[in-house]
Amino acid sequence: MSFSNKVFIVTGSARGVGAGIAENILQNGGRVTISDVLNEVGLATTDRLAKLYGTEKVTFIHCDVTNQQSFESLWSETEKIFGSPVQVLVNNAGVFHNAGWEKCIDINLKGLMIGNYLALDRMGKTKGHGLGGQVINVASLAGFVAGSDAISSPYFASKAGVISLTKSIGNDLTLRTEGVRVNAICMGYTDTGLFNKNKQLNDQILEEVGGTKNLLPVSRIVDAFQVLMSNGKVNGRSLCVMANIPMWYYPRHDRQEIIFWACGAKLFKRLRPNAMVMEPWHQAVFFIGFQLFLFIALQTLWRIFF
Ligand SMILES: NC(=O)C1=CN([C@@H]2O[C@H](COP(=O)(O)OP(=O)(O)OC[C@H]3O[C@@H](n4cnc5c(N)ncnc54)[C@H](O)[C@@H]3O)[C@@H](O)[C@H]2O)C=CC1
Ligand SMILES: CCCCC/C=C\C=C\C(=O)C/C=C\C/C=C\CCCC(=O)O
Repeated sequence: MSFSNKVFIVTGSARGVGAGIAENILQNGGRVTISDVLNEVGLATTDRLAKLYGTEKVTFIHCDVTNQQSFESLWSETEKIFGSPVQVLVNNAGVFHNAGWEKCIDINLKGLMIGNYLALDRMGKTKGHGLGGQVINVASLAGFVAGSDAISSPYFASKAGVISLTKSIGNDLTLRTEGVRVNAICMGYTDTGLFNKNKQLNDQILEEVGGTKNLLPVSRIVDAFQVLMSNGKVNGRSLCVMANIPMWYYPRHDRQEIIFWACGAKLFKRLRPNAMVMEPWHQAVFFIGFQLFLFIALQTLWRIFF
């Protein structure tokens, strides 16, 4: 996909996934601001990319995503340097729980919210340049599953928050009124510094929780970024990326799931009118019963019509 001089901001892009996405933007003719709290690493990455793709295409700006002012000046500086409005924000900056739970929530969730609201303000039709644009939030499969212990729970919770935020901000009304689409990338374990910092420990944990041994290469996350950039319709979606299988979109309307379980509870009320709660094993019976019902109904229809 050609980005023909489009201006992008990628947060936390001094290294890892963010640096991979920034390079892909340049390879496709876009312009990008690399931003991070790591000045030295950020400048080194920017130098390397500037030599390959041109100094006018890439710049580095220090930004701590947890700081509103810092984010605002990242945006304004980017537009000043490139002389064009920003059209895509990739909220990629993140830390694992070993940074401390408050920092983890601050960077992964609060920082990302600052980015999302700023993007609506600056790119939207109501207050911003009005051209609209895209926000891509880097979440994780961790946002859908349970963590393995209390210590890692802030990381899992922060990513669940990102997925929820993406679903809610990326709605039809925002798209109509602001012209901004918001989607998320949810990948499994990926081969970057964040993962490899405690590789021995992480491999051991992965062994225990039975996680995949196949780390995703950064190039797969870059592919996911390309998929979201080239699909002009998706909004409020989470694109899931796992090793060795095609990417897939997590269903957008979780409401259907609530309706399904509420129907189960209604049926349960008929069987046990005085029960206060439908226990998980009741739910399991309902689920299996529902599958059996579907199977028999389909078989009967098949016999009638064929
Ligand atoms: N590596 C993995 O297994 C997975 C990573 N992710 C997510 O992908 C994103 C990128 O992670 P990686 O590239 O793996 O890690 P990384 O550690 O290589 O890159 C993260 C970058 O964010 C920067 N950063 C941290 N705090 C910041 C702040 N306050 N303001 C601005 N930048 C800040 C770091 O300096 C670093 O350069 C993160 O959001 C992470 O949660 C999601 C799933 C799996
Ligand atoms: C177990 C600790 C490893 C530390 C790795 C560092 C960063 C990891 C970041 C993540 O976001 C983890 C991503 C996904 C976890 C959730 C489910 C994975 C299920 C699929 C699989 O087995 O790969």
